[in-house]
Amino acid sequence: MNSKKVPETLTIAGSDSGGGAGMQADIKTMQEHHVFATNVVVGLTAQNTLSVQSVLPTPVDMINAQFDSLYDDFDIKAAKTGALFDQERVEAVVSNIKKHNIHPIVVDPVMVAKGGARLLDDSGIDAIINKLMPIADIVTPNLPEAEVIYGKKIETNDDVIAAAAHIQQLGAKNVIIKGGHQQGDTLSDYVLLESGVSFTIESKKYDTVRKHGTGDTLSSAIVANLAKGLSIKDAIIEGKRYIDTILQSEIIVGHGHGPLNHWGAEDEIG
Ligand SMILES: Nc1ncnc2c1ncn2[C@@H]1O[C@H](COP(=O)(O)OP(=O)(O)O)[C@@H](O)[C@H]1O
Ligand SMILES: Cc1ncc(COP(=O)(O)O)c(N)n1
Repeated sequence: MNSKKVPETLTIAGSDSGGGAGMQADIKTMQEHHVFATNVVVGLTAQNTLSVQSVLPTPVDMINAQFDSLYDDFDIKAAKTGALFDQERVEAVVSNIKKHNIHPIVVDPVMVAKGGARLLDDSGIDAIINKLMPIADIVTPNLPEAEVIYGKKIETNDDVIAAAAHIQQLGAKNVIIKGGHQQGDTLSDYVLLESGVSFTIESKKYDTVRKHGTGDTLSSAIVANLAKGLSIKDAIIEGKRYIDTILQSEIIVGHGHGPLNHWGAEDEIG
């Protein structure tokens, strides 16, 4: 018998029936990083690589029951949030984070799916800004999400820096503004750490439609790295490296915004 303890992690997110984004991307990413993934399903989507056809938020009692069940048993080292749908569910998640003292918590403020469907309504956006940001250890908006939170257009590098500072002032300790929506041949993720140190992670921009779930995958790679004991800075750098590696070996799945190849870094992950 060969038994070993592995770090336990948690994704608090929506389910993507198409398997490419949401908590399915999270669980695949965590599994590939050799940590154990548990999950709180905050809502269901009927979704494929072409679009989201239907959304069903989970009743709050059932969200609470999932948290209670997990924290009665598991020793969760790091967690993340993904699609939270509306104010009621954001508030339920916030109260469970406080009740179970869940840290570190990575907040991916998912608002709109790549296909265009909304996964968070306006009251949910306010609740994320006012209630979830202040307790986040890391927050990972993409550029459109950062604009909504910042309340202004982000057009220049200076705008990115100012937006990250604004988001940190809302209470999020560490901020990553992801550059996947930038134009051009290269892109950069901007990172502002709690210490005030900032840096950018530059990469080639891969020209592909198979990038469904990139944001979910980055935040769950960071969670896995934190659970394995990496510092926040190294967890972010290694998380981005995972995305970069797997974007270079595509799998052909579906007819639209295809999923990532979560197996694509198996040679690199210890
Ligand atoms: N075409 C691409 N080439 C290289 N990296 C990418 C590409 N698209 C996204 N990424 C990376 O994937 C991560 C998620 O970014 P982004 O796509 O902006 O988030 P989201 O999925 O939330 O919209 C970031 O680390 C970003 O740099
Ligand atoms: C349930 C769920 N959560 C998150 C996303 C965002 O992923 P993407 O921006 O790649 O569509 C999604 N499409 N569905």
